[in-house]
Formats: sequence, C-alpha cells, structure tokens
Amino acid sequence: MDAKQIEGDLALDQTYISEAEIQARLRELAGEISEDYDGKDLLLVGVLKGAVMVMADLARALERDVEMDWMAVSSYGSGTTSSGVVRILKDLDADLTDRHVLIVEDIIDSGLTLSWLTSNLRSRKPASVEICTLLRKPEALKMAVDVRYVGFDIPNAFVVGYGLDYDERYRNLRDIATLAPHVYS
Ligand SMILES: O=P(O)(O)OC[C@H]1O[C@H](OP(=O)(O)OP(=O)(O)O)[C@H](O)[C@@H]1O
Ligand code: HPA
Ligand SMILES: [Mg+2]
Repeated sequence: MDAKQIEGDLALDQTYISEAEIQARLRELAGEISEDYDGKDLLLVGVLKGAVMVMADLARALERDVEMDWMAVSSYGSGTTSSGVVRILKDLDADLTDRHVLIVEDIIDSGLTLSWLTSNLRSRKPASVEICTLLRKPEALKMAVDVRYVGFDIPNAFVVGYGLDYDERYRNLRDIATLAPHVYS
C-alpha cells in the first residue's frame, strides 16, 4: 500500500519519509554495520511487531550472513503514548552468551522500551549489544538510550507506516506518514 492508495484517508496528514528515502538510508546503515562487524558473527534481534519491515530490508541490504531472532515486548497497547510498563510477550530463541547482538527497531520515542530491553539483553552475557533504529524522536526522550545507528531524527509527532501502527492499522504503508492530530488529541 502506498500513500496514493490512502489519499483521502482523513486520519493521515502527509507522507513524511518516502519509501525511496527509507531504502536509501537503510543501505547506508547496512554499509556501516557490515564494516563495523567485519569478521564477527552478528545476531540481529528484531522487536515485534513494528520492526518487521526494517529488519527485512536492513538484513537484505547487508552484504554478509546474519542470524535473525525476534522478541515481542509491548508498552503501547492501542494508544499513542507509552504506558511505561514493558512486558515480554515473546522471548528470544537464541542464547546470547558471547554473541554480538544488534537490536533492530522501528522507532525510539520515549526510550522506555529500548532502555529496558538493552539492560535486559545485557544481563544475558553477550559479547556486545548495540541498537539500530530507523527513527528517533529526540524531543520525546524520557530515558537516555545509547544508539549506535539512527536512520532519521524526527520531531515529536505520531507517525505510522513501514511497520509503525496506530491501533494496529497502517503497518503495510510503504512510506512513513504523520497521523492527523485530530485522530488522537
Ligand atoms: O521509545 P518508546 O516510547 O518505548 O516507544 C517505542 C516502541 O513503541 C513501539 O512498539 P509498540 O509497543 O507500539 O508495539 P508494536 O511494535 O507491536 O507496535 C515501537 O515499535 C517501539 O518498540
Ligand atoms: O510515533 C509512533 N508511531 C507508531 N508507534 C509508535 N510507538 C512509539 N512511537 C510511535
Ligand atoms: Mg505500536
């Protein structure tokens, strides 16, 4: 689904980051990651469900073999603000001992999910834990999160598309769009 197919959907404001911009940036990040992890094994940990698209495209942009595993945590439910309570809905299959772990995320908003998740994964004795996120909202941060790879810093507006949902909708939009404020204010 692309932005044209949802033109007229009053819940969406405008395309904010196009499919082409997303793909170009992911290729750049993949280049950096390939270089930084040269000679090391690499385990990508995707955070369900939002990171599915980023994981699929980033992993395929890497010119090397990687392992992929998934974790499901939830802090948002159906609203547009974080509840602050993080729950594990599905844990990893992989044992992280001595592994180089790269968490792949769609967005860091308040930072609560990722700050909780990195300390959880670090307690499993990995060789390293770093974060790659497509989007980050610097103005919304409530918890400092040390992020190695950031696609785009964006202002503090609710965005959907490319995996990001509002009440489970719009994840299959190929671009990233802003949600019209009347929908949630
Ligand atoms: O920095 P934070 O304020 O913690 O927000 C970021 C998190 O919120 C979203 O997940 P959500 O809980 O909505 O689950 P989903 O990926 O299934 O949509 C997003 O995918 C991040 O994981
Ligand atoms: O802006 C957002 N959009 C969708 N999901 C999110 N989860 C945290 N922030 C966002
Ligand atoms: Mg969500």
